[in-house]
Amino acid sequence: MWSFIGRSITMRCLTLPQSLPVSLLSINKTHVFRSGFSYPFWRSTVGSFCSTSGVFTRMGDRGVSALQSFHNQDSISYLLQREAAEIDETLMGPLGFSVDQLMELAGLSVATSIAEVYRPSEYNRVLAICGPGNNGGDGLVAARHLHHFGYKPYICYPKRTPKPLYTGLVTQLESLSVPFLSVEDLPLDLSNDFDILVDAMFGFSFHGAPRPPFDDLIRRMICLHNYGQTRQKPPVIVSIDIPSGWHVEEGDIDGEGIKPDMLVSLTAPKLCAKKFSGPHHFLGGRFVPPFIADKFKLHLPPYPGTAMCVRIGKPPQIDISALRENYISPEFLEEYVEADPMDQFRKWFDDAVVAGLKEPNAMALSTAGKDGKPSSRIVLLKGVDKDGFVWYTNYGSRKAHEISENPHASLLFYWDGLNRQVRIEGPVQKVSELESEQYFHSRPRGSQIGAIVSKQSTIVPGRHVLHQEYKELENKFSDGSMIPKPKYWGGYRLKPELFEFWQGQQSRLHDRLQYSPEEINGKRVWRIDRLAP
Ligand SMILES: NC(=O)C1=CN([C@@H]2O[C@H](COP(=O)(O)OP(=O)(O)OC[C@H]3O[C@@H](n4cnc5c(N)ncnc54)[C@H](OP(=O)(O)O)[C@@H]3O)[C@@H](O)[C@H]2O)[C@H](O)CC1
Ligand SMILES: Cc1cc2nc3c(=O)[nH]c(=O)nc-3n(C[C@H](O)[C@H](O)[C@H](O)COP(=O)(O)O)c2cc1C
Ligand SMILES: Cc1ncc(COP(=O)(O)O)c(C=O)c1O
Ligand SMILES: [K+]
Repeated sequence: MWSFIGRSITMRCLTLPQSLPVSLLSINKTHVFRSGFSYPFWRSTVGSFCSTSGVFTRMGDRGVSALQSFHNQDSISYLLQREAAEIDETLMGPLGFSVDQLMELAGLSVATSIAEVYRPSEYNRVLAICGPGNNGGDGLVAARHLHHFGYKPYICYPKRTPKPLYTGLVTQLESLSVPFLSVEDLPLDLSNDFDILVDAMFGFSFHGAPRPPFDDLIRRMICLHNYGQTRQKPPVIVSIDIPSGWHVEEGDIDGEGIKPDMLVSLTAPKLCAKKFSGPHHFLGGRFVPPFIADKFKLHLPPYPGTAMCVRIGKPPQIDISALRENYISPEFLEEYVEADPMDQFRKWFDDAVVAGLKEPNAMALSTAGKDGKPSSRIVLLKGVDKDGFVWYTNYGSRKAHEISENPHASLLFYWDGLNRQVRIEGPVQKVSELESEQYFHSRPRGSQIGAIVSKQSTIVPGRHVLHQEYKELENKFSDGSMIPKPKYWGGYRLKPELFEFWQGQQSRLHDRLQYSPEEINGKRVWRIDRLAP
């Protein structure tokens, strides 16, 4: 028996800055949102949103409550120029950080933010225009990471600082054969040669009017806004911390400054970021210790999972009709598949586990009662063996009613990061009471009580009713005694009669291999057919 019984599925919890208000601290369950290039919306990972390769698109976890809260820009802290400088001094003074460290983390945040939105297959050529201060240093670091992420960076670094930190960053880039271009080398019109312009000219220490050669470089960026729809799409502009030329607090005062497509604020957004109206506002600099958060009363979104950046601000407007992926996968051929579809399923399931997909055992279960009208929902696969696929649920639920009227169902797995789908169809039976009992008691006690409380699919007058009953049962069983499985809760097993394994391929010419049973010389075997995509 190949089973998930006894395996614990860890629920990830958000780590929240101490200064978050109570309303945010009440988050106790995270949901995952998928964020990809195609969903550049806080599923970003909160769904992240996207991965860089097109083959593996993974998002992190994001809290739904946090998500709602941080879509409202007013709930985020914005820093004055003086505060930003003071935070830097505190980090690099009493808190023991070095500028090298902070710059490395800042530059990495910028590179990962870019990779979440602009994939290297489409936006490959990156020009980082670096200024004389730390903002320029962030640009150099970001360019190095982007090189390793598969982009082709170029650097324009006209006013170099002779300090070892900066000369070291230049040497590192040179060792990667990243080209350095002088201002004179750069085309006057930046629209044809680059896909991304990283604006790393000035950060929070900018003051006055830009001096040469940055005044001219900023003008060249501004010119790009006039391309509109008339020519091929201009490069996108990604500003680090401050759109260069903007007043750190007032923003784009005369409205004639650069209009970045992406702003990556570091540590916390500066006041000018309130005026940022581009589609992608990210926060980076995942190093703020509680001391700083408390002292400066910072209210910042939690970073999802292990991400170095998090999307803030309003979600970008997206054209749903234009959302699509071009699947690039290894060929899926008859010659190499398992003769037994159960073995093939296990192989693909293991791949999904190894790829780190979240809840690879989540499957859509479709049923239809005697009226023939289908209904679908997600359930978790809890075991699979030669007899079939097992899940647990409430025997009074809608799905249970439909199964009682028509004991046939279909299961569907979609393993996004692998461009794979598996369809399974067949008759359904309840598992034995003993099997249900065993599984029920392997669940966390909270879920056991939850199963008793929930008369699944019936109408409830309000969530307080469920919580009240939950509390009462929690008290009743607080002595650790066994929580009896209710009669109305248990498992089902689908015995597969048809399988289809789908592997996404380019130009929608996917591989589809269907397994159906047939008899050869009185022996039941699985026949494999290729279906048109
Ligand atoms: N805590 C963090 O998140 C960290 C952020 N980092 C990044 O550092 C910058 C701030 O860096 P800083 O070196 O203090 O300042 P700038 O990069 O903004 O630039 C200062 C240099 O720019 C010159 N400057 C200023 N105004 C002008 C102008 N109008 N024209 C031309 N040049 C100008 C200035 O020269 P001055 O002679 O005028 O003083 C400096 O040479 C922050 O925004 C983040 O991006 C750190 O990397 C890590 C910690
Ligand atoms: C990821 C995920 C896993 C779920 N797993 C189960 C499950 O294993 N069993 C279950 O009864 N409901 C599960 N649900 C809830 C179902 O989708 C559904 O809301 C519930 O079973 C009621 O469906 P019904 O009214 O069609 O019977 C899950 C939902 C999600 C999103
Ligand atoms: C209503 C319901 N029942 C059962 C399950 C499966 O839970 P477990 O993994 O604890 O069996 C889920 C999972 O989301 C669920 O939402
Ligand atoms: K900048």
